[in-house]
Amino acid sequence: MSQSSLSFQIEPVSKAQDHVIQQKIDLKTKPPGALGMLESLALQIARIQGPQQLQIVKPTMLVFAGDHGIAAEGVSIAPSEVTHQMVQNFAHGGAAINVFCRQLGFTLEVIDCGILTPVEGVEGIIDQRLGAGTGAIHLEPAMSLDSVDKGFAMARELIERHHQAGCNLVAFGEMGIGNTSSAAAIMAAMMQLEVADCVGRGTGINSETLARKLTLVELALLSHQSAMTGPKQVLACLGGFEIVQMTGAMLAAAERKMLVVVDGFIATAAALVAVTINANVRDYLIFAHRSEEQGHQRMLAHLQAKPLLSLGLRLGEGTGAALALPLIQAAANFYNQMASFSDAGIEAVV
Ligand SMILES: Cc1cc2ncn([C@H]3O[C@H](COP(=O)(O)O)[C@@H](O)[C@H]3O)c2cc1C
Ligand SMILES: O=C(O)c1cccnc1
Repeated sequence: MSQSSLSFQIEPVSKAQDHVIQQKIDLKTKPPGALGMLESLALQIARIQGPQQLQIVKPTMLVFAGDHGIAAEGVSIAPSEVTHQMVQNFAHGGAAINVFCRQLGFTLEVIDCGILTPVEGVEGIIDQRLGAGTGAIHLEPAMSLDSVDKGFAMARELIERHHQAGCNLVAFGEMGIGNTSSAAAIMAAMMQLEVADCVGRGTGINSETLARKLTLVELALLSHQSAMTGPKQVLACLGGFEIVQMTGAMLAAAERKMLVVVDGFIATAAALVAVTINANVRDYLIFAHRSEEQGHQRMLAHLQAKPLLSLGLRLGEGTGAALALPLIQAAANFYNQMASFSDAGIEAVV
């Protein structure tokens, strides 16, 4: 394994200017604290960007797609072929994430990290394939350690390209039938929890399918127990290709001091691994929403994350992250544009 891809140089944010930032927020023409979570969001962004003007430039939604061997066991409402079909749908602009990105002016990029068969003849799907679906995790490792490394390296290049283009906010979404099984397994391994606390209904499976999913994820954890000696090994054992690349891309984006917007259960599992690899990444993470997936709340609590939205979403694709963008922009805008009490000639309410 090349060390370069596992070592991420992420600067923790400085809190040295917190008093300046907080004073700027408190002197806006509103009762102290009245903008609630937008105030803590502005503080987070100002710690990253400095206390002057906050900027959200070329916000970009990255949707990472990959297939999962475990899906052949019927752990989802849909077969693996639907991953390919949905990637095609993304390319044609017909998925929920396309609609929201169009509405909000969010650039959307779709990355094939290793779906079963690549989508041919359409523009705009980025080829970062690590294989044709992962190994079935209840039977074998999802992938080799080498693939994890390769995934990190490609993810870093992807982020570098967006950084070079001036983008300073990337949001993380995913597509991959069966990936809530992989994410739940990662959650159980990383947080040392019972599988039953981590596995949920994903796309909306019935109780019989849920019982099968639980058994298979338990089997996966048991069979890889001794091999999971660190976060990279957990990724190799439990997958998937899109989760690996999301993890690498989150770390690379934090290295570049970009804002990292995390979508639902699967993206949060990637964030969990990223934080274990380098705890400094946490300063750059903005958690968009709390999904309906069983286990998401617990993962968020573990990461001390207060998500911006709770809309009962359980879709993935980055939909929650897209919907949170206007709130992030609103946080930057109130910080930049609101009058202070002295600007407005109003007696300070402090
Ligand atoms: C038509 C369709 C569109 C989707 N878009 C996102 N997902 C979501 O569901 C999958 C995870 O749930 P599970 O582990 O139960 O398969 C992922 O692809 C996720 O992005 C979809 C699922 C389906 C069926
Ligand atoms: O929380 C999510 O992101 C999610 C939940 C169910 C299915 N797909 C994604």
